[in-house]
Amino acid sequence: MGKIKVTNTFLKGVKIIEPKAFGDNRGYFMESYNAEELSEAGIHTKFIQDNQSLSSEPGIVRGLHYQLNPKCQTKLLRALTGAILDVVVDIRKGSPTFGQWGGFILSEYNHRQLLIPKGFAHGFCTLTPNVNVFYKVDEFYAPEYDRGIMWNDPAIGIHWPVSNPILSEKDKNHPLLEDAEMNFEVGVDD
Ligand SMILES: Cc1cn([C@H]2C[C@H](O)[C@@H](COP(=O)(O)OP(=O)(O)O[C@H]3O[C@H](C)C(=O)[C@H](O)[C@H]3O)O2)c(=O)[nH]c1=O
Repeated sequence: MGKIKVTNTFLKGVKIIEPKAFGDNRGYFMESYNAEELSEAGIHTKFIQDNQSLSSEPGIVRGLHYQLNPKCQTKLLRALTGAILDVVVDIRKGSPTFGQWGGFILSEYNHRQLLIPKGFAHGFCTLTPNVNVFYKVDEFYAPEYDRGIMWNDPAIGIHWPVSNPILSEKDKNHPLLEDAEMNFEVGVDD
């Protein structure tokens, strides 16, 4: 009880989670995931898959990605090593913040985690070398439902820390938001 701090953001459903780190002369210990603590904070998501990616250089952008309904994913994400600018874009039809983006610095130093609800496109830019990102999802990977939006869509206007990022071939060829396939409605309890 009381081992995590949960902070709401201006994007409904997107929350910053900060577990308490117990420091001592050796370093620190923290419970990086505790379902009961999250449940007491109103987060009842049942995560079923863990993901991890290594990005070796600063200036790598992965994203903007999402899975369509019925395979859309809630994500609980953190940087095990290094630091990232984590970016989410609200693509929930009817949301008052539709098309708006939020950026959050997650790092091995601030221990911050981001809860990203269904209906958000997600991406990040590495700020250091050797970035290991770890995240839990509540729906299995479903490539046939995997979709993307261009990282540099001017209609979204994300302030990335790089103008010429390292991208996968896939991330060079996503549609703009106005042409993207989306099937999300903002939930009544979001
Ligand atoms: C996401 C995923 C990928 N893969 C395979 C598919 C490819 O052969 C390989 C790399 O996939 P991709 O290039 O999509 O990886 P990222 O660019 O890191 O994509 C992820 O990064 C952004 C930031 C996200 O939020 C998504 O979780 C996810 O789309 O891993 C799997 O086997 N399972 C999976 O769950």
